[in-house]
Amino acid sequence: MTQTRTDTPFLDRIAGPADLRRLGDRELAALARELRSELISVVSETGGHLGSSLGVVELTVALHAVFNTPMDKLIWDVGHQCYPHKILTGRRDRMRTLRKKGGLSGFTKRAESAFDPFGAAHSSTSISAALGFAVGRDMGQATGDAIAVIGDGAISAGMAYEALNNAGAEGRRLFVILNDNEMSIAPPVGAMSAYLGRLYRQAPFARLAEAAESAMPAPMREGARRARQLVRGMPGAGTLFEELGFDYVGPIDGHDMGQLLPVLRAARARATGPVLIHCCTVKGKGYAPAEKSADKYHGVSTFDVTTGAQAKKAGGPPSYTSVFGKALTEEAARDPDIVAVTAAMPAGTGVSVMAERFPARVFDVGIAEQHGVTFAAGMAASGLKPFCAIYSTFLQRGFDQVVHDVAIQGLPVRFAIDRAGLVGADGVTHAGAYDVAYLTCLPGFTVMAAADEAELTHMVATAAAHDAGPIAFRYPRGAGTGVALPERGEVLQIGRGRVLQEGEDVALLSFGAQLAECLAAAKALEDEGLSVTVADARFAKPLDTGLVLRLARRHRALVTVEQGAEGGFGSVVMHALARGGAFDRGLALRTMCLPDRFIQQASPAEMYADAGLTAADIAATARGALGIADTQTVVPIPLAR
Ligand SMILES: Cc1ncc(C[n+]2csc(CCOP(=O)(O)OP(=O)(O)O)c2C)c(N)n1
Ligand SMILES: CC(=O)[C@@H](O)[C@H](O)COP(=O)(O)O
Ligand SMILES: [Mg+2]
Repeated sequence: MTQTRTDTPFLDRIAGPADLRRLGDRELAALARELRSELISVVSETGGHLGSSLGVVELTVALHAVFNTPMDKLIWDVGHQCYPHKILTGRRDRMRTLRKKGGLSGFTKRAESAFDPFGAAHSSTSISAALGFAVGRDMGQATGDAIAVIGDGAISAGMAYEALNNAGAEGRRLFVILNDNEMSIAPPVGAMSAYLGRLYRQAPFARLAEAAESAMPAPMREGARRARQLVRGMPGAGTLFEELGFDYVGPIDGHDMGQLLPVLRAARARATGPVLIHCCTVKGKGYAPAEKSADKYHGVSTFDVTTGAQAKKAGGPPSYTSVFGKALTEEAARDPDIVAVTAAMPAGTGVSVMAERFPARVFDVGIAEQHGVTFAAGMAASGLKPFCAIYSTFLQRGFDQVVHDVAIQGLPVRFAIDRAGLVGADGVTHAGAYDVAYLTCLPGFTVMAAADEAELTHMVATAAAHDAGPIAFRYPRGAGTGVALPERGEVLQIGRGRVLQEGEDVALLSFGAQLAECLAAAKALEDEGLSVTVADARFAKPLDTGLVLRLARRHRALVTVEQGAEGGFGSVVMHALARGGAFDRGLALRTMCLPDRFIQQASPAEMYADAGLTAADIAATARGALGIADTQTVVPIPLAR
């Protein structure tokens, strides 16, 4: 049942865009006001990407009013700004399930609605997808216009240039709405951002010329118009987008329905080729706290609408990210060759901590992971010690650069891989599931995983000291375990794991932060009379083969546990055991990793339960490996804190 409120009479009449298209222009403006108020109310209860959604309220209404969605394909880049779009496309009554288990995705998702023609979450994909739809239309597929809405941050990524380059050459009818709010997550960086700013500042002069022209007597006006077109047509006289084959319209005020509607209608009526409409908006528009601190309101927890105060988990252990930022800064204080690279996420990765102390040694390359990896490789080749801090999921964007520019050349780039494992509300698209699989297959790579924040501190020191080749260390999103932090990170012996407790029946060999679950499982098994070894591998590559073969020799069963997909740590162990003949002696091996399916959004604990990686699951797997009939139902085992 659609939730109706007394102050949203227009919104209450909108079951979908078809209803919206029956409204007059003034009513559409009123609808936008109601939509913004609804959005603030919803996100105050759910949390999520508030700022970017507030910035596209009018744009969303106007696009659905002018274009015939869902036949016309509206593709949101990143998709984090799609909450107004979801409210208007029949999902208003489910908005309070946003980003929750079984609820609406926080991004566009094909399976969720016909109005979501293309999934997103990783940035800069929308123009490529839109061109794909445009070619489909031109080849007779049942699809209409393609409209990509891309932000000033997302358009700075290489993939967006590739798409502009191709679309401009193809010359097909296609709409790109550049949503320019002069913000990425942090303030934008790069020459493109500066260029867009210049276009915006030149706009009044362009308007002045047009106004002067329209004030001229008719015979002169035509001449002036032709002259202006001539100048504009001169090589280099147009905008970058026009030089690439796009018609460029704008910049226009992306919050003014009086500009949006006529411009979109005219573009839709006249376009014969690719058109880029430059809309200037404000991230967080219409909600003062979000306008004032656009970076802090990019992604919000639940908040008080009146004050804007966001709910924060009081106290609790420091986040892995903050521990990394602090440890990196301390290493950088000791070694002037240490530099850091981030791809538009200085705060998210924690390199902002180092930037406060050493601003000249921290480089934000924008949303450009491919460039960021090879940029770091170049720095390493020069003799610097670069820490390339990129979330696991976003490092996927730079994988060829990791292979081709870093691994093959054996360059000592240090990869700080945050958000390893399952991340919670961002769901499938942001899971840090694959980095162990795709890094351990690369010769010469060193791959570590921190079991807790103390281990993370040691791994930062180990990476800082490691000049022999590329090295990566991974750690999960969110708060640490509360373990005491060392004064200073110790350099670990490369390829050496550690044994936390010795037993005889079964060995639990953990790689990464699921160690706490292994210890809890061991306790439960010991309460049943079993004798359990728990070890932390620390390294997936080079693997501590001696430790692995010893565990195999001394136990009836060996269980590996990791926060990653098949093909990672467990596979490395399996190869080592096979090479060492461990299976010839009848070892019972179980490798516990993410199942071969995408784990849908929920809390991280719910996601790991869905993935079968809880302490209870580990205990049950150990019993099975020992041939003990697992008569017990899988009872949750509390973690020792
Ligand atoms: C490949 C990739 N890298 C990083 C991110 C993280 N990220 C999400 S939104 C965002 C900023 C996007 O800025 P912009 O396109 O201007 O959109 P706005 O938030 O300003 O509406 C970033 C860096 C991502 N989603 N995808
Ligand atoms: C939309 C996007 O990709 C980012 O905003 C991402 O959601 C940030 O993730 P964290 O919240 O884990 O920093
Ligand atoms: Mg932006």
